[in-house]
Amino acid sequence: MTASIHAPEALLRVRDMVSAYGRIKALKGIALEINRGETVALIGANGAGKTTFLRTLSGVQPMAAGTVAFDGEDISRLRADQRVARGICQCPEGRMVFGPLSIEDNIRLGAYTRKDAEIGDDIEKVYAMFPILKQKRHLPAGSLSGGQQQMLAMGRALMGRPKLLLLDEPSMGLAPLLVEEIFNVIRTLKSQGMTILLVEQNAFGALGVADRAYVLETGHVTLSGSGAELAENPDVRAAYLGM
Ligand SMILES: Nc1ncnc2c1ncn2[C@@H]1O[C@H](COP(=O)(O)OP(=O)(O)OP(=O)(O)O)[C@@H](O)[C@H]1O
Repeated sequence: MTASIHAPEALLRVRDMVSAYGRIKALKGIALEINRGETVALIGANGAGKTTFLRTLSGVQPMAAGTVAFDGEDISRLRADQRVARGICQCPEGRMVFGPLSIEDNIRLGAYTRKDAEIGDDIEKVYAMFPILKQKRHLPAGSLSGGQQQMLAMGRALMGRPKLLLLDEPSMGLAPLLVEEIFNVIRTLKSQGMTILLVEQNAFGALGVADRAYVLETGHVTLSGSGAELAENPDVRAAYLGM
């Protein structure tokens, strides 16, 4: 066996992840890997366990069993803030921007674990990616539209200088044109070499942008493959693509 010499090293390796709310097992032994520079999608219906997976990976939801290795380190027992410091940054479902704070202060919050002198430069990079946020930087975040709040949430996550960016349903509740815009932002991040885990109910969009994808059903991974393979899979097409 020499194949492993040339195989890309996984940035994230999750094994046998179990997570429960009381007696309800939401994740029943998940295995998932993400290689450096990959965009991986996790798709599944309402209640499949997608959000629970992200929360367990971030360390905000307890893991009942399993292991998480990240960047060559076993992080299974690390707290959420320690995982952020390692470079796992989440852009949460529902954006979670701080409405009364200015847009710029919201962006700055994403750098809360950092003490370096490059925070200002990184804010400018976020503005270059999302010019509308620069235009409105002194306004309260609550005044932004849903799509702009999604951009703000992504910009804030980027301020943590993620090695792995977790995106939870970024297209949720957005009009079709804005959904396209958000997927274009994901393509841009991907072209810049960002490693991304994209959780989506919008399977069509997610499989279009992902290198690989996993299908989650009631706490189990039932299928995995390249984005293109899964988009052609008859079961996926029937269940998630409405075909
Ligand atoms: N706080 C909670 N307490 C009890 N059960 C929960 C809780 N949160 C989620 N669950 C249950 O865990 C399972 C997985 O839910 P989860 O929210 O992770 O699914 P999901 O795939 O993210 O769905 P959605 O797309 O609706 O966010 C579901 O059966 C859900 O009812």
